[in-house]
Parts: sequence; structure tokens; C-alpha cells
Amino acid sequence: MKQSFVTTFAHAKINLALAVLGIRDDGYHELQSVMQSIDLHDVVRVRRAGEKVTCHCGELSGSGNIAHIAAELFLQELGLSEGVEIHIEKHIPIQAGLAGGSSDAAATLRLLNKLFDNPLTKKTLLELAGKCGADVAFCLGGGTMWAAGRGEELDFLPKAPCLDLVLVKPRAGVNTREAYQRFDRDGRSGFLVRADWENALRESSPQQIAALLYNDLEIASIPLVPEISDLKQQLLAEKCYGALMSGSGSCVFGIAQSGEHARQVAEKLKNRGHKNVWVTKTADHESM
Ligand SMILES: C[C@@](CO)(OP(=O)(O)O)[C@H](O)COP(=O)(O)OP(=O)(O)OC[C@H]1O[C@@H](n2ccc(N)nc2=O)[C@H](O)[C@@H]1O
Ligand SMILES: Nc1ncnc2c1ncn2[C@@H]1O[C@H](COP(=O)(O)OP(=O)(O)O)[C@@H](O)[C@H]1O
Repeated sequence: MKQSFVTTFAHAKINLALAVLGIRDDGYHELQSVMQSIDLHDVVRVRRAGEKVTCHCGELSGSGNIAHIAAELFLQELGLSEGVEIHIEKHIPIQAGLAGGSSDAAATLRLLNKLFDNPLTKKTLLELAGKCGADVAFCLGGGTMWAAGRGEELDFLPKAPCLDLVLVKPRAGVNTREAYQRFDRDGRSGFLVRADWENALRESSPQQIAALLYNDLEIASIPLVPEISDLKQQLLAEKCYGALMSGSGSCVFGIAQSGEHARQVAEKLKNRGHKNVWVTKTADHESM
């Protein structure tokens, strides 16, 4: 008898703020970040099937998919030799700084734990997530989080208010490793004041949040994809409260004044020939 699927949404994230403090001995960078889940999501379905892991995800199918890697790690941790089948419906753009792959990996870990009757603790799931990638731990629960270390040391922040967002992605993406390499060459480290973020989030003020938007990787990614700078200016010219590149890019988000304003800005960008435009909003933390 065929086993049935379990399904979940894998939410994208934006970095409302990202400071790169410096390079570590392991080659990774020490970060401070305010990470925020958004409504834009992939759909991930998993079921027990066969003796191997299979991952179906259009052009990203196969063992290189980060969700496939996550499933292997999960089964290995439990010493299981059975297989699982993963299906991913992609909606999150790739190489956008929105953690689409990381979120698919996190969703796979969540689903597998459910499918196998919760054999792994939250702590073990976070450890497995850390082995998949720096952003995967955040994507396990999402919400509004303070991230430190490589991005995997997480702490709750006051929940962000509902922010109406316009996302726009240039045709070209940015390879995360390349952005960090560029940062090492040309970048300058800033830092975030956590108390300022806590205040702005507690005030639930989109304007105050917009005033604190910050990303040390922008300066590294703009020479790779110059359109980032232009898109940011367009979002600001359309009276978004603030605009910023997310993560290592190349996606840029604008905090709109309302849902209606976000739709109007998105329409204008589309009319100017920008194809990859989304209207979305912030999403809440989900329990694991
Ligand atoms: C920049 C950020 C900000 O949230 O997001 P994205 O733009 O990828 O979404 C993250 O730091 C990306 O996290 P993630 O995409 O999970 O990184 P990984 O797969 O672990 O690593 C990809 C590459 O980025 C570099 N990297 C990543 C994280 C970090 N703290 N320092 C790094 O130097 C690694 O050296 C590696 O070559
Ligand atoms: N499930 C997945 N979804 C998206 N990209 C994936 C996935 N699995 C592996 N990848 C690879 O990871 C790379 C970066 O993934 P993505 O999530 O788009 O990055 P980022 O958030 O760093 O911009 C992609 O270019 C792709 O080759």
C-alpha cells in the first residue's frame, strides 16, 4: 500500500538587517541579523517510499537538492535504511537572498519528523539544520528572529507588525559565496544595535523599522548585479517607507505604506518591464 504524503509551506525570508562582523577561522562570516519570514512560499510534500531518497523539484531535482541532503541527514541520524520521496513546488526565486533552498530543507526536516512520529528533539533538528546550511535553522521555525554566529544562533525578537512588501528580483541572481568573497575584498563591517530593533518592533511601526534597514552585503553584491541599486531607488521613489537588498541578493524589497500601495508599486514596476515582482507580507513563527 502506498503511504500518504504530508505537506507544508516552506516560507521565504528577508533580512531586515544584516551586519557582517568579520571572517571566522572556518571561513564563514560572523553575523548579526534580523531575520523575518514572509508569506511567499514553496510547497513541500514528503512520503515514505522505497529504499532511497528521491527529490522531485523540476530542474533542481536529485541528490544535489538541499532538501535531499536534509532527508539523508535525518534518516542517517535515526539509523534508518528506508527511503522517502520529496516533491517541491517552487515559487521562491532562486539566488535571490530569500533562502528558498534553506526553507525547503527545513520544511523537509519538519515533515520527516512528523511522518516518523517526532523521534528527534528540537535541539537535534536544529543541529541537522546547521549541517545543511547557515540559514536552515532559522527556516525551521521562522518568524522574527535575531540571528548571530553563522546565522544559526537564534533568539526571539518581538514579533514584527504586518509589513506590506514589494519584492523585485533582477534577471541575474547572486551566488552567496561570491557575495561574501566580494565583501572580504571591498566591504566594510557595521553592527546592529539590538535594543533599537526591539524598540522598533515593539512599537509595531513600519516607519521605524524602515529607518533601521541595513545590509553590509549590498555594497558587495551591487557590482555583481548593478540593477539592485536601480530597483532600490525605484522603490524609494514610489514612496516605500524603506527599501533594501535581502541577504546576499539579488532580490530587493520595499516596505509599502499599505497592501493597496504595494499592489500599485508592483504594477508600476511590471509596466516598466520588470517581470519578477511579488506583493507579499510578513509571516509568523511556526512551532516545530
Ligand atoms: C546571506 C544570507 C543571509 O541570511 O542569506 P542568503 O542570501 O543566502 O539567503 C546567509 O548568510 C547565507 O546563508 P546560507 O545560504 O544558508 O549559507 P550556506 O549555504 O551555509 O553558505 C553559502 C556560502 O556563504 C558563505 N557564508 C554563509 C554564511 C555565513 N555566515 N558566512 C559565510 O561566509 C559560506 O562560506 C558559503 O560559501
Ligand atoms: N530546494 C532548492 N531550492 C533552491 N535552490 C536550491 C535548492 N536545492 C539546492 N539549491 C541550489 O542552491 C542555490 C542557492 O539557493 P537559494 O535558496 O536560491 O539561495 P539564496 O537564498 O542563498 O539566494 C541555487 O542556485 C541552487 O543551485
